[in-house]
Amino acid sequence: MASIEFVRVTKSFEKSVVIKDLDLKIEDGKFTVLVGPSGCGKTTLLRMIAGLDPQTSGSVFIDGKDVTRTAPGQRGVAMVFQNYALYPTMSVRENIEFGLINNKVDKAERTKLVESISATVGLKNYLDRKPSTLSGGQRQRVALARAMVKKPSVFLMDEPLSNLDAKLRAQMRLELIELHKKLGTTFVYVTHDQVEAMSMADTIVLMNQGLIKQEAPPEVIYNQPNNLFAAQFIGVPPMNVGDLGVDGVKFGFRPESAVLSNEPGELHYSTQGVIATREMLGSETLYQVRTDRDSFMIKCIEDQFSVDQKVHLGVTAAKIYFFGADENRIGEDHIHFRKYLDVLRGYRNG
Ligand SMILES: Nc1ncnc2c1ncn2[C@@H]1O[C@H](COP(=O)(O)OP(=O)(O)OP(=O)(O)O)[C@@H](O)[C@H]1O
Repeated sequence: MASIEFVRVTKSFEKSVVIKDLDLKIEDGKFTVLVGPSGCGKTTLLRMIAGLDPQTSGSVFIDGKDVTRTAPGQRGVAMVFQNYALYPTMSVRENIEFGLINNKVDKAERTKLVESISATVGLKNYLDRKPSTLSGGQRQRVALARAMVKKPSVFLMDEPLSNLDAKLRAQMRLELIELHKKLGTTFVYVTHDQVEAMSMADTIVLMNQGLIKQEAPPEVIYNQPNNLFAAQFIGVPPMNVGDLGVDGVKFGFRPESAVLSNEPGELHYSTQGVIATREMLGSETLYQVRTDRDSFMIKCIEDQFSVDQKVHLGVTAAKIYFFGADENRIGEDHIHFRKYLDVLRGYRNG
């Protein structure tokens, strides 16, 4: 197990600065997920930990040791890639064993390790097969086993589930959570998929354009987003946002926080609109409601409205967020918070 720390790390490729002055501490033994849109610098961070692409300036520490001059193979980290990077001509056993042979581990010890690790990831019956005869999920497990066999103190995973179909991805998410619990090793996992981040992370590091926008457990990012970017990146559909019309402030509420009804309600923010679209998803229905000024996505348990129907929409004060002109969230202790709530109460159309 090991902690990881970035201290004032900058990474440039030729003239373009991809990561600038980044400070980040990744806790020992935790499942940390780096999440953010394509190109925000997640893989770059991971490769700096692995030593595959060193930082331009600043320091990276693994377990308190500055690893700037430590070769990738000496860092105690193992990386699992999106494309699995398996050797196609080797059997599953040979793929898993490969690193051990390189490290001159004797045959008896190798056999013991391969047997125990393949049992952990459910590959015991596939050891003599070639990767091409395995399903995507099984190949992913071989890649994991190959990383595990090195007994690293840190696992680095770069979008390891992105080649799997939705059902298998959901299953592998659970398997990774279990695996992390079993191994107790530091996991650093890169994804652009906020569902993966929410479901697996102890801590989410949310990035955009080379900067950390928020670093917190999933429930904290969801319930107390620090800024508009966090509010709209985490959550499906994203938080609804509208202009308050004062001080450049925006108000927001989650799709499941609004109540739709046929009659006007008494909730703090009340407006009316028309159902523009309806998506019946089984256990819930998503409605797009168009008001005079905005278009909101609303998630309902009951499927009781149809397209073109007029509806009243209400949100209680406790479920409303405000964001300043700088896009940072305005907390309840802010001097103008009550004023903004009052403005929103008067902001009814019809
Ligand atoms: N070897 C390279 N040379 C030049 N630019 C690079 C190189 N590697 C990455 N970049 C640039 O650095 C930025 C961050 O890339 P990175 O791969 O870290 O993003 P990411 O968040 O992992 O994206 P994705 O989710 O698409 O994999 C991008 O703008 C990318 O074009």
